[in-house]
Amino acid sequence: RPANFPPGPPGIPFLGNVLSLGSKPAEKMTEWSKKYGDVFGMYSGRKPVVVINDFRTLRKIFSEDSASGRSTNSVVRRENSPFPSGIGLIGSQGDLWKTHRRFALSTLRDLGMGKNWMEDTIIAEVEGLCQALRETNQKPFDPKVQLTNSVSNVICAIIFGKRFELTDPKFSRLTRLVAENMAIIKLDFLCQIIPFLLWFPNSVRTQILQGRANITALTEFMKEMIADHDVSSRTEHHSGAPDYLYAYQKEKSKTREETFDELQLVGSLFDLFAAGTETTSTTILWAMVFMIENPDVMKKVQKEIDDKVGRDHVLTNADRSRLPYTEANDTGGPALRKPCASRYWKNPEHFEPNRFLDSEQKLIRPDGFVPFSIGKRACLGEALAKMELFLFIANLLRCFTLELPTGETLSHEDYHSSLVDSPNPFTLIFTSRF
Ligand code: HEM
Repeated sequence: RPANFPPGPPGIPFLGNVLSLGSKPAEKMTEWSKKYGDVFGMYSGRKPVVVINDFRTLRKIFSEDSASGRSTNSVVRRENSPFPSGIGLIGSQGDLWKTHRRFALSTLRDLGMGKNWMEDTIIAEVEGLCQALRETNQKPFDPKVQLTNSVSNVICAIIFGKRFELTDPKFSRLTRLVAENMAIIKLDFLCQIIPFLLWFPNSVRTQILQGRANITALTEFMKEMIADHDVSSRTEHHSGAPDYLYAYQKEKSKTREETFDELQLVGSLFDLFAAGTETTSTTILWAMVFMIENPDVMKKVQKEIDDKVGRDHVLTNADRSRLPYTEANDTGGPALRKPCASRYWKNPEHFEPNRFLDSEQKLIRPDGFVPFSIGKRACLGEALAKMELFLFIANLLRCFTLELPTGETLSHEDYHSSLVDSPNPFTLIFTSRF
């Protein structure tokens, strides 16, 4: 154990504590924190990990530069690969990360300002999704793929300045490549913590090679999109939407080329998809699960929408302040599935949107509620994500009552953990409210 390593559960050689983590690591870590304290040490394979389970300690540490570094250790994205680790927004560190984080934050902010092009873009996707759900004609339907496509299209619009028709082969190619690369990130992560996986199971080696090929394919795809965009912004009058690619090229012409090169752009684009799609669409799926488990809450949300705004027009960002109960569900409820420390919450195991409202029914953000993390590396898409969650969830509940098909059950206990915790697949009946 390194010097000053905090106490923690005993592990086994090479594997450390990974096997005891089981399929629901957050629950196991909560158990360990009760036994070993708020700050405990464990081993992810041979890698020492310090787990911090206290909000104030976390806030202090994450505000420091020393906690903003990232490991560039990767078995898939090696230094000589077309898409090495250590680039982009998530895996970069030091000055490269600072420059690009600043650029990404200001570009996303600009997209949400003025005419609010970002809001219109999200609403277009919400309306498309609601139309698709209407067309299910109350037949049991698994909303996951449709929802993921809609959320991916928001990111496409932000990056490329345009959405794709779902039937466009480019869109299918993009979503397939992103999904495959997400799977590779998970495998990469596993191989880092259990390095000998690389040596014996043939299937893992094959997947790694396949992963490298996929990364090359994704890089090529992004480069094609960048080249297309360059041509169209030279030949057509630019629509005025300051999309990410356009802003990037502008920044590149102002600064030194090597900081804003194509490889770094490809990395950032991939990270915007990787960080902005599965997180958001999964949170919306969780909202559906909780609405099914808590039909009274669903009715209360629908009543608030009917009374304060009316069910027959699309809800916009401006309606947020009139719908605090609805927003308490969108923002707080689903993301706060399993708060770790009881210390900050009464009945932490209960889905309770009221904990995000004060006595005057105003939305509050309690200490200890950090679904987007805090400090230097906190989520840079938080404002976008919150807008998406409100517009998607509130409009879904405005348009539909959600029900389980006869004989089916659904529980928030049925989930699997990967990069994010996702509910197991389910089907619902979407009954139109008007
Ligand atoms: C419900 C939705 C979302 C949740 C819960 C979420 C959560 C998080 C969390 C916890 C982190 C910190 C990870 C770490 O410790 O390294 C993070 C980072 C990040 N998120 Fe999000 N996120 C969401 C949506 C989005 C969206 C829509 C975008 C796209 C614009 C985005 C882009 C990013 C990026 C680029 C980072 C890395 C920031 C950095 O390392 O400097 N996220 N997110």
